[in-house]
Amino acid sequence: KSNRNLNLPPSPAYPLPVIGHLHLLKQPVHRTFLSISQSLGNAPIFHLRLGNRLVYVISSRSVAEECFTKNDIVLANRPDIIMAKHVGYNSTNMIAAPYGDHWRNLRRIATVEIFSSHRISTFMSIRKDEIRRLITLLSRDSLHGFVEVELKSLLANLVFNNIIMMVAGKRYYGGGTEDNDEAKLVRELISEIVTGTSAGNLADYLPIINWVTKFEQRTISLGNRLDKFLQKLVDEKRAEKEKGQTLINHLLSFQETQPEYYTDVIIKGIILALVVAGTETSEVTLEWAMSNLLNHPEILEKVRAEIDDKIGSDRLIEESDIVNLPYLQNTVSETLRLYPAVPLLLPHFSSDECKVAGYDMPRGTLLLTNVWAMHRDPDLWEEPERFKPERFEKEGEAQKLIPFGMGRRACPGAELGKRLVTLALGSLIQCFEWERVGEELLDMTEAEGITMPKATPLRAMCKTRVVVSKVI
Ligand code: HEM
Repeated sequence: KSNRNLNLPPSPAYPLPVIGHLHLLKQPVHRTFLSISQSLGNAPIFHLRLGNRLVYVISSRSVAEECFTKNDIVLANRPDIIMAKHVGYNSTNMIAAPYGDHWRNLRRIATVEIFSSHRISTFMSIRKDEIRRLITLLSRDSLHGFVEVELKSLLANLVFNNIIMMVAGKRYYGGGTEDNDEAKLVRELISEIVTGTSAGNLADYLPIINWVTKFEQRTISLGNRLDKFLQKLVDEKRAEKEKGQTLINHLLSFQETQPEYYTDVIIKGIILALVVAGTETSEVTLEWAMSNLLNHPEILEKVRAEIDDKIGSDRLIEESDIVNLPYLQNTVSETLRLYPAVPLLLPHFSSDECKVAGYDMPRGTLLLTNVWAMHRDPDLWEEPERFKPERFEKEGEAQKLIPFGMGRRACPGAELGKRLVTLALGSLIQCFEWERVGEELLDMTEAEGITMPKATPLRAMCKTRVVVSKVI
């Protein structure tokens, strides 16, 4: 009733009593949102009633810019969702925390400990080592000819090890079997979180669905299981006689001086944010990149030619080579354009009223940013559906991308994620020949989830190249 006099953006017809437009939310949600925008005459912004929530969806880059510059503070909040409450320590972790002093402090700690350029460079040896291990593993069976590999889980192991090494100085895969089993379990829990946090999760909009599906009960159990893993990581570090230099060690030393702020819950929340936000995102980006290259062998060849030309076959590609490999970088950019790992960004939430694209946005509105649609907008991109890394040779094209969001709440791990993805992709191409398993093109369908996973996990044929025997 209170919204009656407001100038709201357009909305699709036929909201139903109680559920509103929930019946329209078909997976994958970013595609549904683009169709709705098109059905409303390519509306750059529209609104939905999803159960008891008012939701604005934006599909235009210029409206996104307005939201995350002029209105950035008002929109720097996150909505309360079931997952954030029961898995995210009552929304006290960095991803879900409301905008304010606590969130700022978490971002500051993370910047100093993980995301500063100094720390990112310090962690370079971890990235290098993990990639080398992956190359060694892949080359074991593929020295004398093509073998089929299930690449998805290998990429997931690489990324997971990389994050846990930074956080706890510990690697899981390639260690003892007990660790492998534990990490497998944790990875499954993370996948559950990622699926349950999708913008299409009906239980977040309608209490009755939550009640019928027992979503909240299942989420509490998920939270407990993940908490057990995180507590174990913290306790292991606490018990160590020789204190290391990992993130957890540093957080535990803060706990000694400020125990009332740096509780175990806050420490576990910081680790959780890094593990949840930093693993699936990089893994799916690598998987989409390789899948695109397998479907476009001529582009794969061009990336390889650039690497062979600039680096040769006597040494492995290093992170410092990346600046001299523009086509490789453009291939990563093109992957992030067509397959942004978080296609709707994370949901934002208005803490006050504001105006967006000339419309009123009431306080308490949930904002979803359809970056996936913006990255395919024919007004912004030539041949938007085509995978074409060359497009980024044109000055200014890369600035149109927003796969990491914008403004205060943008991804703090963007640089770290890009470095790992680019180095890993370059190394895989330098060290192996790659082919599709069969003649047909790979299925590029997206599955459900807040990070856009591939519906069919990537499998490929790989054969070791001569550089591997020379350097490993
Ligand atoms: C290709 C890799 C990655 C992509 C595409 C990506 C993308 C994103 C996006 C779109 C957001 C939400 C921005 C918004 O809501 O406006 C986000 C948030 C976040 N990302 Fe990333 N990310 C990546 C890698 C990483 C890595 C490696 C880490 C950490 C190790 C990380 C940590 C975070 C955190 C903590 C947040 C929440 C920030 C906040 O709410 O204050 N991300 N990321």
